[in-house]
Amino acid sequence: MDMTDLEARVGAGRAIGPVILDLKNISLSFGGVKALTDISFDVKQHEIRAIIGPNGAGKSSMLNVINGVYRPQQGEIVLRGATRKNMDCYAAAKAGVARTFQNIALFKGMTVLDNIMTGRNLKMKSNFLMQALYIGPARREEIAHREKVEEIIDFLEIQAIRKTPVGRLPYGLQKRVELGRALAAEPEILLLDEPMAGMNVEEKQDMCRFILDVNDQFGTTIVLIEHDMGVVMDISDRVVVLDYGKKIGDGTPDEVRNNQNVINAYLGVAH
Ligand SMILES: Nc1ncnc2c1ncn2[C@@H]1O[C@H](COP(=O)(O)OP(=O)(O)OP(=O)(O)O)[C@@H](O)[C@H]1O
Repeated sequence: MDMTDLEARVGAGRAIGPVILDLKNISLSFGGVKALTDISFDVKQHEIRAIIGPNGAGKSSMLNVINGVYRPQQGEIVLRGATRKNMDCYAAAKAGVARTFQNIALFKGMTVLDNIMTGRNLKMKSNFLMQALYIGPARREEIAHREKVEEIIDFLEIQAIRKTPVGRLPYGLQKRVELGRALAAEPEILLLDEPMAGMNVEEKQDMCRFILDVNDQFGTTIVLIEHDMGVVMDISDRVVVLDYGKKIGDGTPDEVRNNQNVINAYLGVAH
């Protein structure tokens, strides 16, 4: 798939739904460092929403607020109508939010299959003892989970490496496995922190295709941070731009591209 196909697909009349995640006036600081100042933006069901901005702009902090790693000092998070002052990681996972990380966070010594299986943890109902003894419901459950994991492995076209320890794989494939682990949770909202960082052109195109396919085939809403501007503009429905922890732009790729504040931030014009 080349970039022209991607552009055509984004414009192909996908059904974007109502707002499912609404961030309202979020402020977060670490001691004296203001990571986020009064940030508001929303995410609609089924859209691909990008967060961009120069280094240190607050992008990862924003994802960490959404999935409950960081607790903002001010603001509200409205997830499918439920308003919270902050999320916690467990509540976020239960509510269908999954994420990948900027630096790959996989179990390097474990196989691809087992790493993706760890993404099913929250879905497992049988208790530890039953699982250890591998009896009754635990056995049936394990089989059902394995089937789901195999589906994901087929979807991501990584059948050939399913038994390979993750640490032996090239970086691009490790990123794909990390996506697989997040998908194993069957998320409604998927947060991707620089899914294409460190990849070559071919790996980036593959990852783009998988992100678009996840969005299309599973109906997953996607919030992503990405530095590659070409990729962001090609695959996103809407883009929010942060700079020094403040929101300086929000809109379609075209609107953002033509926003003078955004242009200045990227050209490094003094504030
Ligand atoms: N846990 C933390 N403790 C202290 N300061 C932090 C912490 N996390 C982030 N910050 C600070 O908050 C600001 C925003 O950082 P953040 O990592 O969110 O930016 P970013 O846009 O994701 O940057 P990059 O593109 O470099 O990953 C930075 O000044 C950073 O140093």
